[in-house]
Amino acid sequence: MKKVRIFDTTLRDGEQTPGVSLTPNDKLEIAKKLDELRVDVIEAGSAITSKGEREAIKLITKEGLDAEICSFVRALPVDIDAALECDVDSVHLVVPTSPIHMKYKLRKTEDEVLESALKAVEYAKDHGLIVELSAEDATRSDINFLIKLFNEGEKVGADRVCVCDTVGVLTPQKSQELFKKITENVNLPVSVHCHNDFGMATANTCSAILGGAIQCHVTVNGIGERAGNASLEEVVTALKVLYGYKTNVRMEKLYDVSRVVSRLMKIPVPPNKAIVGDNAFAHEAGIHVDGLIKNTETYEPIKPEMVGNRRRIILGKHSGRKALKYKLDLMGIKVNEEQLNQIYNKIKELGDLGKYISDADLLAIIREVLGKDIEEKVKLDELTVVSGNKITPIASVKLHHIGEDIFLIETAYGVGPVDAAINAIKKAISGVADIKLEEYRVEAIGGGTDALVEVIVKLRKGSEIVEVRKSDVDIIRASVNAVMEGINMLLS
Ligand SMILES: CC(=O)SCCNC(=O)CCNC(=O)[C@H](O)C(C)(C)COP(=O)(O)OP(=O)(O)OC[C@H]1O[C@@H](n2cnc3c(N)ncnc32)[C@H](O)[C@@H]1OP(=O)(O)O
Ligand SMILES: CC(=O)C(=O)O
Repeated sequence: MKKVRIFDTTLRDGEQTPGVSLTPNDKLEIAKKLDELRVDVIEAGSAITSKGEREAIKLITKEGLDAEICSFVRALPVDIDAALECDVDSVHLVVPTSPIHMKYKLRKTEDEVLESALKAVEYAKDHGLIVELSAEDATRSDINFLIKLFNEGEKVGADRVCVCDTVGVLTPQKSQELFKKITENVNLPVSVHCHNDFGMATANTCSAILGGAIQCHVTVNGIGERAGNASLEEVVTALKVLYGYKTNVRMEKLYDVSRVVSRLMKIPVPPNKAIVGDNAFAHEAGIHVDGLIKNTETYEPIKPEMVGNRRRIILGKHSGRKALKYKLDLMGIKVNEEQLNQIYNKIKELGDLGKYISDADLLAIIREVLGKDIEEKVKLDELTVVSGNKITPIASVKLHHIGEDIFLIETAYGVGPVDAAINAIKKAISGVADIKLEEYRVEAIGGGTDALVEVIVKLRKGSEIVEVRKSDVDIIRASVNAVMEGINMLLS
């Protein structure tokens, strides 16, 4: 099985996502995650960008990670010096090669571009760096010029070359043909760097590998300039499952890394994102869930655990009775045929009203049908939140642990009043159970400052996860009520 190297550019091209910038510590946290994932190269940034960027790259190179640490550089000594200052192993030395980039951006002729590129490669090699010589906008360039640049680059010591589909105009067929021609005419290992302007980045990257490339540039969650880059999780999984190639990536960590990057970059992962989206293995339609219960392969091409994701059975308008029974069994709730039908009909009614049915909603329906009252284990007795322009938001809570008949009193700070309130509840409950807040989302219903807000929280206790939605005009109340209800569900 052929092995493909993974060159991760989340911290360089990914960070070029408009509006995103990371602190040095954020970059270090992501780099460590990428190293645990076992990518082969981490492009940690462009050292020339700023003092903070150099500080970040230095933090990463000092960490002694297993991955090769690389900096983007232009074909300029000043960029290479900045990369050297950060003690990187390698440089991704980028040279625009298309007529449009050379004429308008660089205002140089082909010969001048070639000369400056080769000088830069020599300079980087003289200073002990591994050099990946990359052709920017290669897919709109003259292929003979690309081959010439790469072969001349080899003569002055370049270690690898890269073909960049900078504005994402390749198609899978063209990609395979292009990489076949390049690899037939160039001795150095060839890498591929694809953008997603037409939603083709993953397919084009895989086709480049079929054509002979041995390394691909990818970003976590496919983030990057404009429509982004080829996504790491898609490429790695497609290469393994659909094409039969190997990588060093520990695929079971993909979901976790995706969420760390999403949190630090503040870019939510779309639910329908392949491989790592929350809907990638979620099923509502009754016919699908019935099939899945009989054999998961009916509607899942791979097991969610393979990529660290999990299966979610969602109840709603499209559910069938088997899905409901499956959910009830998971919750350890026994019902007779008539009760099952009653619960089922209520789910359909809510679905027809356009409602999403969360775990908490399901529990409420079950309680209504089975005639059981809500048994609270922990009750919110008091909540005080103080916030303002000259005070760090602080909250204190008093929870009544009903079973033990004791009060749990805690105070906590937060970045805002909601954060402070939730932190105080987390602290108070920590002695009772290990409950983690996995996800917190807010959706406004209507406009204006008095709009109803809906807060969605996901809480985890061990392997059990519950989702609760609560709406209120007061975001703090909605958040706290959602968290308290989730805690009670996990404790019951
Ligand atoms: C496709 C890609 O992703 S390319 C990577 C994009 N990444 C970045 O731009 C990193 C962040 N950039 C920055 O912080 C800044 O742009 C800097 C520090 C690199 C440069 O800032 P400035 O010196 O103010 O230049 P500015 O950004 O305005 O213009 C870019 C210059 O680099 C030149 N240039 C662009 N690419 C290259 C290259 N590969 N090799 C040599 N020169 C290049 C341009 O022609 C232009 O030069 P000019 O001033 O002679 O016209
Ligand atoms: C180098 C790079 O990021 C590009 O050409 O897209």
